[in-house]
Amino acid sequence: MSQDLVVQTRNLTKVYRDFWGRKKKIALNALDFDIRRGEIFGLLGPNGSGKTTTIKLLLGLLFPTSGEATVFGEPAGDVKKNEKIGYLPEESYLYRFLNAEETLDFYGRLFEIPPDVRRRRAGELIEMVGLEKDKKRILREYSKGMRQRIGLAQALINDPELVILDEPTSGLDPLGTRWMKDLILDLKKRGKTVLMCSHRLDDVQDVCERIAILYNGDLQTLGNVSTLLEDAARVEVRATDLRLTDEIRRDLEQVIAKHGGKLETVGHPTTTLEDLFLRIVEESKNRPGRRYTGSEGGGKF
Ligand SMILES: Nc1ncnc2c1ncn2[C@@H]1O[C@H](COP(=O)(O)OP(=O)(O)OP(=O)(O)O)[C@@H](O)[C@H]1O
Repeated sequence: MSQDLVVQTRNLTKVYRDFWGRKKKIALNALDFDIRRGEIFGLLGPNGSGKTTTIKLLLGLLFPTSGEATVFGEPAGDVKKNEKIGYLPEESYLYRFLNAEETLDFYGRLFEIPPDVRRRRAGELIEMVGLEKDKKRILREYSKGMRQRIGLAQALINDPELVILDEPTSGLDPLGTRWMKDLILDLKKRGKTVLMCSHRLDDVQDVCERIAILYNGDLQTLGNVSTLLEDAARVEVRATDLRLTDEIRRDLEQVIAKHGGKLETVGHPTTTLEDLFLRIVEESKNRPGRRYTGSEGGGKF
């Protein structure tokens, strides 16, 4: 196996059986995909398509019915390799009566990290996930967003090479979502490999380089996000330092027609609702008393 492949599955198949051993559900059907070192990979699919089953197989929490999965070149069933994996599950399983520091210390002990390294890492992670102020509060008092932050810190306590994130932005507000996405991109910059599952497709589009889409246990699509999303039948030109006039519109129409095309739209590009929201919140923070005063849709910010 190539050093550059962190995850590799071949014909990976999982059939769940009922109590009597009768075939109940083919959750994964001959799945083939690779995750390369240092990339952010998105595993997508509707509910029940086999994403969690795939993650559990990679973590060695389930065994395949047939086919194989390797992680760092080791069989996925070998749980020793999990020392190099960080996992943020969709449902929080953290102890509600521990505070943030105690939580990280607990997971650090599970990985047998020496006390001084454990303490230092816990401190760094608490700061990184923005829980410095709340580190002495028990998790029962945490909001969903705060639980997601400490969950991520927990997933990173062993300084993993592969980070598996199940619905990392679920329950987060737009600020928390942006923060989580920046952090995922930062993990990549630090050389980590990330596998994330999410139903929030805009988030996946923002951070993932390659994706796989599952449907009912079958792989439907696999590839580079920008290539998959490219609309090769259309051409987009963006210009700056220009005021759009009827003359420019006519000229563009002529040039495009000369080359056999047809002008579809010309106009000013829109930003995303996420960018607008974040800008408004930032301005509101910096300018106490700021209120909207313009007419609807016409207000400039
Ligand atoms: N222990 C089990 N016994 C029987 N069937 C199961 C079991 N676990 C999962 N399944 C079934 O296997 C299929 C795939 O489930 P899985 O949890 O992997 O989907 P998923 O893509 O993670 O869904 P979601 O987006 O809802 O988390 C589903 O039809 C599910 O009902």
